[in-house]
Amino acid sequence: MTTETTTTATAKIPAPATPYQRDIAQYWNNEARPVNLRLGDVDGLYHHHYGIGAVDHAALGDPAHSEYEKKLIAELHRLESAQAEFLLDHLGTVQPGDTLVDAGCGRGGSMVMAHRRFGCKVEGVTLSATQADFGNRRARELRIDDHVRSRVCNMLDTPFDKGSVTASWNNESTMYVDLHDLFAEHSRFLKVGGRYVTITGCWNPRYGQPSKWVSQINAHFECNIHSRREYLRAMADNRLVPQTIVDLTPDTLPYWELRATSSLVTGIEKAFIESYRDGSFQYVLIAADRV
Ligand SMILES: C[S@@+](CC[C@H](N)C(=O)[O-])C[C@H]1O[C@@H](n2cnc3c(N)ncnc32)[C@H](O)[C@@H]1O
Ligand SMILES: CC(C)=CCC/C(C)=C/COP(=O)(O)OP(=O)(O)O
Ligand SMILES: [Mg+2]
Repeated sequence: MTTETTTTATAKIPAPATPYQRDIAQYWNNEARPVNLRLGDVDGLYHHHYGIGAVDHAALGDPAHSEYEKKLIAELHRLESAQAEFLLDHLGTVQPGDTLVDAGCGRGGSMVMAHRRFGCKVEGVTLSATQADFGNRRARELRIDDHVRSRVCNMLDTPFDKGSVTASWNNESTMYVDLHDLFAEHSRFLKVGGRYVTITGCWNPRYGQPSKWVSQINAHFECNIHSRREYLRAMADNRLVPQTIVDLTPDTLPYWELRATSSLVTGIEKAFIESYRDGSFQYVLIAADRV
C-alpha cells in the first residue's frame, strides 16, 4: 500500500495510505493542547485518552486554595493513568520475552506503563512523526528505548510478522479506521490464544443513530465513531472472540465533570457529558481472545 517514502532527520516516513490519513497525521503533528501536555508533565507519561474512576475530593482540597488548579491537573492525570492501567489489566499473561503492539500509540504513555508492568517489548504505531519522535525521545530519556519503540506506520498495514505478537490494543484510536480492516490486521499479527483489548467511545445502537453530540465529537476530532454493534460484528468476522465487555460510561463521567471545571477545557466537554448522560454514547472496554 505504502510505496513512496520521505526522509526526515530521524527516519524514513512512509507516504500516507489515503488523503484522510494524511490529514490525521497533520492533525496530530500539530496538536499541542495544554490539557495533554500539562497533564503529561505531572510524571512524564503523556496520554491522549480520557480518565476513569472516582474523583478524590480530599486530594483536591479547597477550590479557593492557590494550589487547587495544580492539584486538579494531577487528579485528571491520575484518572487517565488509571484508564491505561485498566486496559493493561486485560492483556492477560505477558512474559518479559513477549512483544506487545499499541495501535495508534500517541505520545506513548501507555507503552511506557506496559513495559514497566511486564518488562516486555512494546511496539507502537502512529500516523504522526511528531508523536513517534516524542515517544522515542521519552523512551531514550527513561533508558528503555531497547524495549519501547514508536514508528510512523499505518495500523492497517504493519510490519509485524504473522502470529508474532502476544497482545495488542487500541486505546481511543479505533475511530480513525474501518473496523474490519483493523481487526483483520490485529488477527494477522496476534498469536492464536493472544489477546486484543480496546477502550473506545462508541454510539449506542439502542439510541438508533449517532446523536448530535456524537456528530459534534466526530467533527471536533475529524474521526468516525463506530457503533457498539459494529465492533462486535467486525471482531466476530476476524477470529476475535470477546471475553470481557465493560461499560465504563459511569466511570468516565466524573473525569468529564471535573475536567469541565478546569482552566484547560477545550470546548468538547459538553458533548461528552450530554451524550454519556442521554445514553447515545458509551465508553467501553472490549477484551477479545484471538482464536
Ligand atoms: C486519540 S490518540 C490515542 C493515543 C494513544 N492510544 C493514547 O492512549 O494516548 C489517536 C492516535 O491514533 C493514531 N492513528 C489514527 N489513525 C491511525 C492509523 N491508520 N494508523 C496508525 N495510527 C493511527 C493517531 O496518530 C494518534 O496517535
Ligand atoms: C472517546 C473518543 C470518541 C475519542 C476520540 C479520540 C480522541 C481524540 C481521544 C483523546 O485525545 P486527546 O487526549 O488528545 O483529546 P483532548 O485534547 O480532548 O484531551
Ligand atoms: Mg487528553
